[in-house]
Amino acid sequence: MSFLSNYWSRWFNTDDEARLVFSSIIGLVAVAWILTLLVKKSSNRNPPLPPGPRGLPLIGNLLSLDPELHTYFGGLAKSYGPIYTLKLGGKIGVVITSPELAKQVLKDQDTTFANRDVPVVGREAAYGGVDIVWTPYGPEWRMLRKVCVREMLGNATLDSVYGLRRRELRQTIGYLHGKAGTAVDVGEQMFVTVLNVITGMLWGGTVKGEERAGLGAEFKEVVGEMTALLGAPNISDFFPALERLDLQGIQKRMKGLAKRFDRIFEKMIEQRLKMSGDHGSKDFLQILLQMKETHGDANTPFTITHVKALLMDMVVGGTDTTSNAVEFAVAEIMNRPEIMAKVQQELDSVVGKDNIVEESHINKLPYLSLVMKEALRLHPSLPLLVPHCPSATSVVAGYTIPKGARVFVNVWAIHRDPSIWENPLEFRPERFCDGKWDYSGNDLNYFPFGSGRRICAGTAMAERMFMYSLASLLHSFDWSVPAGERLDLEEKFGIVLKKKLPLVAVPTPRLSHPSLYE
Ligand code: HEM
Repeated sequence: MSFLSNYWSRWFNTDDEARLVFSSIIGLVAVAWILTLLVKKSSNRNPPLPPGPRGLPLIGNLLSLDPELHTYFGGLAKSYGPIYTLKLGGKIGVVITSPELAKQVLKDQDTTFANRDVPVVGREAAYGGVDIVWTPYGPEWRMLRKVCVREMLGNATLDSVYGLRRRELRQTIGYLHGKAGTAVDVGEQMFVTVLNVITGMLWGGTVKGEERAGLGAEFKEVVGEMTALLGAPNISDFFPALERLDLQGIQKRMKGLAKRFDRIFEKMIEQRLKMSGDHGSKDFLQILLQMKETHGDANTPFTITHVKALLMDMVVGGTDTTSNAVEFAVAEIMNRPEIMAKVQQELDSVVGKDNIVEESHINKLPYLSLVMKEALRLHPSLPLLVPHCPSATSVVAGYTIPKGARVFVNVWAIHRDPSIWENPLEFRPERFCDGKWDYSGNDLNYFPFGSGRRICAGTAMAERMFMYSLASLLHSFDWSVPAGERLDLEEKFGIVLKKKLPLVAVPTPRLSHPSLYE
């Protein structure tokens, strides 16, 4: 037993917390065991639940969960097949690990499964869960998604704010030029670039100079912690009766993080409300505030809470996802000098060494786009997507998936399935040469942005930022590992996947003139 409580303690801050939870659970086990015997129903009318590992009464499989959920789930699929059940306390978890079954869930039965089982921390982070990510499928979700795509994430708006992306990326390149020959944290620089672009679109905010690195590091830490908490198993989700106790302290930590962002949002909203009259082109916050005044769609009210929740979605959903993906890509390319050479050759022939990369070059860089696809295959930013949840009891592959189950689609494992991908662990952009796979989510062998109604709302923006950033980084500099260090490619699980160790690398300018870095 002490082994189990030690094992479990990995999810807690202290051993005392772990012991308290562990003994409460053991106490409840006895009660549950008796109840299970009493309430055992003859439920032969429905098909069975998917198979799965045997668990303990009441707590089910909770004790055996590994923090690296994506690899752990991938391993279980080898024993239990492409659909299996995990008993997570009072909740049923179902893990899907094949393109055929992912299609059944995300396409064929999309309207049923396009819902979320909102975790306690999701509610805490997003003002009760009234944002795009956590709102159930329905008119409110449609309205929120429509306004974001129309006013911020669609191609027309993205075209109109290219100047913003350009300014931020040029600033990053200039900053890196100033650091030439010294080690820099690539992920942190990418994070602050994406953050500045997003906050620039939201309310015109931007940070410059040395403050960039400092603020970037702080925001990165907050967003990183938020996404880690969103991915961590929380007792309160599995035993709602225990939610009040917040045994792991996860809810309290998320509340603190969300508060930090809320203060910034409040300040920005206050400033915008003070601005009167028309100041030319509007930023996203102004559009949202105006929408609030006109009460949104005819039947769906749009409140200040929605405004803040959407700001949170854009900041949390857009930053880490994009910057971690670029960081993985740079690391993989550094690990394969022949790929680096090919990318730089393409850039030199399309852009030239006497010129700087513009976003308009992106469509002329076919090899770089294969690199992006391959990076998102090997390290999909959301390895288990955002878990889905059926709004009604459904049948998938002849098994029952009860209403309210938490459905994990393991896109990470599908992207590494050797029956689909030759040498799946090898970083080989050429595998995408035949143009068979794109980001539309139509082919469930490859869907880094998800598929169906809940597909990523920011795909167009992510694609532009990823390609433009990667092209600029590799065109402007050669990259090397600092002396005495080794390149690490390991992953760390969170709802957003990240590098286990940050990529620290040394940039060496490679363009013809210092003015190209200004
Ligand atoms: C490389 C970058 C990115 C990747 C790989 C990515 C991937 C994903 C995935 C897999 C989902 C979940 C789909 C599902 O639940 O089935 C998602 C949802 C979402 N993403 Fe992204 N994303 C990226 C960047 C962005 C950006 C830049 C934004 C916005 C600024 C964004 C906004 C959202 C939103 C709002 C959702 C929730 C959609 C919904 O529930 O309806 N993402 N993303």
